[in-house]
Amino acid sequence: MNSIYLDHAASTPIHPEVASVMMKIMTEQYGNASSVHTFGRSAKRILNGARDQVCTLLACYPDELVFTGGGTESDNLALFGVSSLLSHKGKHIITSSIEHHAILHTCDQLEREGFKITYLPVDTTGRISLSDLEEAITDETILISIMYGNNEVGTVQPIKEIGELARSRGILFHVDAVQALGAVPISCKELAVDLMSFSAHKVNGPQGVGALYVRRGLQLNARLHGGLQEKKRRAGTENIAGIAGFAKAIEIMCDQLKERSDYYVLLRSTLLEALEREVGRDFFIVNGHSSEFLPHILNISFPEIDSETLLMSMDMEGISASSGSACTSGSLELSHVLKAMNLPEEILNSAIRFSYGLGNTTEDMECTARIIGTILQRIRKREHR
Ligand SMILES: Cc1ncc(COP(=O)(O)O)c(C=O)c1O
Repeated sequence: MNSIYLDHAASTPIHPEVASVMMKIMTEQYGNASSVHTFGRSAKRILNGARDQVCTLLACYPDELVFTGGGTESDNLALFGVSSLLSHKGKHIITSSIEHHAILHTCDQLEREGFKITYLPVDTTGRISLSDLEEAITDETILISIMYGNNEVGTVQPIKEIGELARSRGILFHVDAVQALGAVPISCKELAVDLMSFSAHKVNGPQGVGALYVRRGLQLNARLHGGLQEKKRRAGTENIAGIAGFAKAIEIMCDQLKERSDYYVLLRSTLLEALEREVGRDFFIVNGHSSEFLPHILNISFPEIDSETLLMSMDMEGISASSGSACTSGSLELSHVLKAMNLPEEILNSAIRFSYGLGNTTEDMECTARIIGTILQRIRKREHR
């Protein structure tokens, strides 16, 4: 039986070196970093070391990084933290219609609290337009939040240009970089970005750990209240093992970034070529941008079969992929991302997200294409009976 995991955009396997760092801390370093005794000081040293390491790798200062409980919490902290602080200046926020629900549902809540949200449209490749953004800005706009790369189709936004526009208009800019981390080089210093969200479990680190970059000098209202951790921006005992694991995962990822992304491009082209052979070029459509994409995410529609049926048939053959973001799959809801891209119904109904990473091989791609080919052949035969 095959066991091919092609859902790395949902979550990734822990890297063995990350697991070993975490295991050592969990079994030997159980102190609370806020305690002043030896065990506490030792935990604090590990925390500080991990923070320094992440900051060096992402090009920011240690006081600019807030460790959180994952990407969702980082997104919530950025949006609520800034909006509650700046509501006296204005109550308008700009985002895009293809953001992750961690942003969209947070915006729903902000709307209930009296904020006005503009959801920028995207073109058929999933990109926003800078002129739409410029037109949407008003004197009331306090924040722009646009994701780096999309989690369903992989399309990358013009982050540098958006940042420059936001800065020139004196508006804060938040970037959800949860899927981009590990796929493209990220330097907080070089991008004109004020806040940026990250998550450990997308880069072979543990689930339930993340970080929010907050540019130096920028105030942020906390969402969690309690102790004085994270410079009063996020109360709660730090997850020392998780944070150290996150730092190790980023270190490995930065070491191998170029070769990893080249390898993902190879996996992508292998899958596409094999599908051409096994399925036929006229029977699948690639969704997303043809050059501005995250190398580990490939979204394809097979109009002959609906996504749920194809995913189930693939699962029976040991191949795990998904029909969109993990939060919406299972609910049979059509992807809000593909809908916003204005794609025809048959493409929406039949889209599969393949996302690859640690452990995947070109043979996995060949095997996946072969199995999809066989499933589609079965359907074609049935229809011709
Ligand atoms: C773009 C994006 N933002 C935010 C999140 C949420 O991150 P987490 O699962 O760490 O809460 C995800 C997870 O799928 C994501 O893909």
